Amino acid sequence: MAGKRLQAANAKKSLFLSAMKKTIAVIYSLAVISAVYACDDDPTHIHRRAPAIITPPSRQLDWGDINIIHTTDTHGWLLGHQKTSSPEPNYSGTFGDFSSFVSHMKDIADKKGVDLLLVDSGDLHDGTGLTDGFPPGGIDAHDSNEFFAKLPYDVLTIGNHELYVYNNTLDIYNNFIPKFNGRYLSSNANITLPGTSGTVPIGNRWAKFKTQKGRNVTALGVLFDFTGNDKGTSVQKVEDLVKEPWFLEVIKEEPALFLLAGHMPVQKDKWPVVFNAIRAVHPLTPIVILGDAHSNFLIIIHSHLGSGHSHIRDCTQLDGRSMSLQSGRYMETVGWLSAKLDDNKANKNITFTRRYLDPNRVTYEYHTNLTETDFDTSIGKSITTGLLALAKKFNLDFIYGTAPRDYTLNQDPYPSEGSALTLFIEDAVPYALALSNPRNNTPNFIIANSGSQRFDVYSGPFSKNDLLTASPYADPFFYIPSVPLSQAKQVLADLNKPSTANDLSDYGNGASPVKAADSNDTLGYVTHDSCPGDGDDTVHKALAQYNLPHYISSKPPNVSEQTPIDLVFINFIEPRVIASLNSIQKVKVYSSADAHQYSPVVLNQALGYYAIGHWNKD
Ligand SMILES: Nc1ccn([C@@H]2O[C@H](COP(=O)(O)O)[C@@H](O)[C@H]2O)c(=O)n1
Repeated sequence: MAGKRLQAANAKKSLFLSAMKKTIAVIYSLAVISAVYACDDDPTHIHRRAPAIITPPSRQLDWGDINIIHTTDTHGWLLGHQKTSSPEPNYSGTFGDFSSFVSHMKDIADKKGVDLLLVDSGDLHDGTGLTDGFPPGGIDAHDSNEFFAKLPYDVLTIGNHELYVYNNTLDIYNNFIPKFNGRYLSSNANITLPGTSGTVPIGNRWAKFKTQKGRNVTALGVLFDFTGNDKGTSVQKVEDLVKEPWFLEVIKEEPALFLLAGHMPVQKDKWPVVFNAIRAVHPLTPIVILGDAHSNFLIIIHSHLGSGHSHIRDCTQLDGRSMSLQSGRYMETVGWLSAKLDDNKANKNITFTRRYLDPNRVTYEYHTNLTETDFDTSIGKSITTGLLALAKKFNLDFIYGTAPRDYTLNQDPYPSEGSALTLFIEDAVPYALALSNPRNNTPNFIIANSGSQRFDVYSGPFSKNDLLTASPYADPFFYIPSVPLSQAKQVLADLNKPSTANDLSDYGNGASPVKAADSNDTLGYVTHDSCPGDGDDTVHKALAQYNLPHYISSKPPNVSEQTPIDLVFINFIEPRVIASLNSIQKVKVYSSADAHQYSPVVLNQALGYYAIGHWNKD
């Protein structure tokens, strides 16, 4: 009966929504809204809007014997950040521009007679229209990964976002990893292939290779103790990985450098476990660790799992012959690390340097000593035009409405008018879930994990790409009926309870200190890490950063505390909601059988429906 009601509601709703979409399509045609775009009549011709003010780097890079360019958590930002609000232009380089940069840097390395490696630490999925805007039946990041694979990566490793959905993992196993000739590493992540029962490594467990200059490198690719992976994939705990006979065998031989790429923050996680295992055998061999940042929000989820806060750009040294670098996220940072090697005979510090580059053409041209006329390589240009063609194919310029102001995740407090989380949970979700919903007569209280929202919404045309950038996950909403309002509110409070000693970055602390800087500086990253000297390549004034709650909610309905309401939540957090409900009351033991689908509208549609309904007014 309930199923039939939902079907009828779905039919009504899809008629309503398709009528709305048609209206919008008339109001806006495929508008050109990006700072980089291709001609309609010549898709190979790249246009760029008048450049925003971009501050150049403060100084040249320090080169060593072995140098590394590092990317991580790219999450589909392959066309760079194309909005004009500060600090977005800092990150406006496309992956095509990055490819030209890497190619020129390799030439410079050749001329200097040194090595230059290119390494990625994972999380290619989930994050923009290029990854998530695929048509029905497509696979997340399948098309954008084709462009990623055009860069000469020496080592890559897997991130947790490659493991949320089995079909995505299978796609990278079949179509992406084979392009890297054994250099895509997953030392502790496995897949069960269709029609089989055992598990196999998703990529290679390790790689041993010789650099251009003949140095032996032993590389591993380690994922943190991730437990949110889909069925058909598995992640071995880091403590168990280092006891594996294959691991002990691989690290026996001494290379010139151990290169540990991994999807794990460089501070307060399990890197010391891997580091110590290697140090026990090789007390003096240089070890470079290239970790990942995660979004601010995974800190939140990790903190439930006993892991701690992570900076976005970060660096630490586990000893004087090692450096650990974490190169940001969303193509907002390109990491640089250099090391002057010695003969490994004495326990002297190695000279390491690290730098966090703002990925834009000004930075790239500065460090390659080139200009607008000679910077682009043909492969770089073809990557940019290919990405623009993909954006067109996915209709990413489709406009849902015009956002009246900027809404940010971290630069405005939550809740507030400028908070992207407030916009999402107090306005967009209640509006979108109420569209032709048979449960509309029952009051509801909606809970979401703040990590479900991943980026700011900027004022102006709100496109399909902007929607998927802010909110990429296609998670459904479920509900448990007849929960007294007081209990629903307690669930939220319980979910937001700090659960470990590490969990200190909680909501309620207000804005974290903003470093006073020269008022002429442009906004951007101002990094305080644990490595010597200044890491930021370009000097900026820091953006405000507010801490966020782990979980957020709609405004409570105006009913008495005992009124039974629908407790609505994103399906992704169902186990936590049910566990919490069971911990705060003892009248009933709830299970997932009590949770039902609330609406056919899914997470990554809510802001779109809201924009259609509210941001199209004159
Ligand atoms: N279907 C999903 C998958 C993940 N999330 C949340 O995304 C965050 C991932 O953080 P990273 O640092 O790894 O980028 C995390 O907060 C997950 O809970 C989700 O909401 N829905």
